[in-house]
Amino acid sequence: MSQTIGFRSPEEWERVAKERLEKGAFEYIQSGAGIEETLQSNTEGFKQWKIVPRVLRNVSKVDLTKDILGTVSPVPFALAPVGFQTIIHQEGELAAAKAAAIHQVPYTVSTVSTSSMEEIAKVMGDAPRFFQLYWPSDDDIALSFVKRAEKCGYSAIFVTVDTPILGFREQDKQNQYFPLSKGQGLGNYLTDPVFKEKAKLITEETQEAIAEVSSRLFNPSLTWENVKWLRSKTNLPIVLKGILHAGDAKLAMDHGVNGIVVSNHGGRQLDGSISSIDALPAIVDEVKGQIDILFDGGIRRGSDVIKALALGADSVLIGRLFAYGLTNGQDGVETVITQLIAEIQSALALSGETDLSSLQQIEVVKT
Ligand SMILES: Cc1cc2nc3c(=O)[nH]c(=O)nc-3n(C[C@H](O)[C@H](O)[C@H](O)COP(=O)(O)O)c2cc1C
Ligand SMILES: O=C(O)C(=O)c1ccccc1
Repeated sequence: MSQTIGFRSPEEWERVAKERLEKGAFEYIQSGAGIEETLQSNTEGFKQWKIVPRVLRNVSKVDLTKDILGTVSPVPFALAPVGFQTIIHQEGELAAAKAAAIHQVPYTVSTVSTSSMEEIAKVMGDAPRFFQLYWPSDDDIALSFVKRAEKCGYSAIFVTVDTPILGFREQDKQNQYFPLSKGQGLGNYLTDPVFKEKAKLITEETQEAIAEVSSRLFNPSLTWENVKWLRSKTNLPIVLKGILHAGDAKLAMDHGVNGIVVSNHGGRQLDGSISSIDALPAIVDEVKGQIDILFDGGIRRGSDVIKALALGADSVLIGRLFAYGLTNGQDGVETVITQLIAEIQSALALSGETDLSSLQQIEVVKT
């Protein structure tokens, strides 16, 4: 699709989303847990880190390609797993995935997507994609999801480890808003033979399906033993999403995972937890380049991406930024992507670098 939308700042995108979406849906996307201390510190945190640019280094050509999880990516970012995208636009995941595919930006399918992972794969062709696993309370269903992802061309499994239970989200409680209760986000479950057998879904009754999914959605009993088990079951790269402690980064490496996402789930899980950008340096020190480090939380502009990469992340995920763009469907997400690429190119050149390989030599200091 050709883009028809002009320049819009991230704040403008958020304003458009607020205007277009019903209150419950907008606040579900925008809000964080508790008093939103962590949500705020993700964006505020970026403002405390400052780039110390270098000059006179011939930056007439810049190259954003980056090796990530074994494949060359044209840009150092991917779309984060965001569940229930049909609350934003009727085409939901299909619109966002098509936009990502056009730009070869990896798209991460959430377990709680309204379209199934197969339907999404189909509209993406050969474009890069990852599958995010909310490990259900039943290992057989978890494995079935992973095997399906292998079959339809997903090139990594992101296991979200910061959500053994759902964070305490005051706004959603006040609004009594939970997308699953509205029948959104069921795509992967209703198409899963193992889930269907276990849940003994007899009729097409949605309320019954919602209840069965809700009771199996998360698994608070997960431990590192489960990671070891999954490692023995798949050859796909495994990425643990939601690491904030260097000790957990070390354990991740000990358990043979291929990458981690330094993330606090966009401030939606433990309020009061450290901002993502402040958590990054200690983890980079621990990992020492042995596995890939992805990063998310609070990225709104190209300079945020440069800061995270200069501090040692290999790539980043964007969440709300593209979610707000999705209010304009595929076109909106494409606009967000092209604008972010242009901003990263600009911030890279103005920092005094032309590619991402030596970016860690650019100084980023905490003020
Ligand atoms: C509306 C919404 C839904 C999300 N759904 C998921 C999900 O299904 N799985 C997951 O691992 N993370 C989920 N996340 C977290 C994002 O993957 C990501 O960690 C976070 O949005 C990054 O912060 P940012 O929004 O500031 O970029 C969700 C975030 C939002 C805003
Ligand atoms: O909203 C979220 O952040 C999220 O990850 C989620 C996933 C499943 C159910 C509810 C929320």
